[in-house]
Amino acid sequence: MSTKHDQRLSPPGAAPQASSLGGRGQEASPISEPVIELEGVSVCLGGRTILQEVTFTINPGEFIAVLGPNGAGKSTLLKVLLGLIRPSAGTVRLFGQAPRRGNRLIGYAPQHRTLEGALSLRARDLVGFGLDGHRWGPGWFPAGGRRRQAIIEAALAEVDALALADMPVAHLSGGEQQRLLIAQALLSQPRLLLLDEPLSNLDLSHEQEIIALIARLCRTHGMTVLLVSHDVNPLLPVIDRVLYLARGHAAIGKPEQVITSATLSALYGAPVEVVEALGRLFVVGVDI
Ligand SMILES: Nc1ncnc2c1ncn2[C@@H]1O[C@H](COP(=O)(O)OP(=O)(O)OP(=O)(O)O)[C@@H](O)[C@H]1O
Repeated sequence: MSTKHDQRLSPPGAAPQASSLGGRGQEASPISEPVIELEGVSVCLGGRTILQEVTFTINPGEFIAVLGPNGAGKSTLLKVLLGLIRPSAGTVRLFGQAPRRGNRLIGYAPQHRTLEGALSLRARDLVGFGLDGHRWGPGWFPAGGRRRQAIIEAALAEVDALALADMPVAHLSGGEQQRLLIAQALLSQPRLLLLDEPLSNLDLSHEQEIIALIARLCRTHGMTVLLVSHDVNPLLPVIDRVLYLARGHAAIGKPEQVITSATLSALYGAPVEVVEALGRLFVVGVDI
């Protein structure tokens, strides 16, 4: 059986998915092709294996929650997709091509703590940094002027933050600051959005606000979204699938397929209980 939403475990023994690789030019492949294809991907950092023979495919317009315990390799996976970390083995394809830095088809919002050095900036200047080059790729819009301001304002409007444009970042709430990071990620009108823990440090109402914003971007623009989170519960109403990382391995599928005692016990290599209570899922028996 092989459907778009199959649960797939990628520990050793899992069958690699078929993929259509190679032979394409520099332009993005047609929209119906997978957005992300990983086949047998391993990543070693500092002498440790962080990801081991990970295989999965993500399709256009999917909203994926990336879950897993601390140190499971969630941020590492995003960096592989951004072309910042090279796998030690396996094949990665984004829109049919190898990952590369500064790929404008990808928007990336790093973890919120990256804002610490930017608190004195105005919101519009922070967002504008995304046009000037940044640590995950070269700049692609160095020119100043009205066109630049229009691009920044369009991104601010997309995240409902136009009214914040001239405020110092330090004066904004966590949710508002998160919207700026997402605006920055939207500058190149990407087709793939990588969001590293956009819900961390947000209270319930801001969390809901950010989730609704991201779901709207996904559904109205057909953007594919990978959102790293430590809690799947607030995302359950909006996501298509979860990608769960643990011990270097990955399981991907619908939440009800992956977040089960059997699947997570296999993934963790230890007994794990998934308990449903008060309409929420709790994973018991491991550090998550
Ligand atoms: N450049 C590096 N050199 C060596 N080890 C690294 C490097 N970058 C990350 N690691 C290690 O790789 C592991 C995975 O890190 P990563 O940040 O991807 O985990 P994560 O799942 O995002 O964790 P968290 O939920 O805590 O953010 C961690 O043990 C981390 O210490």
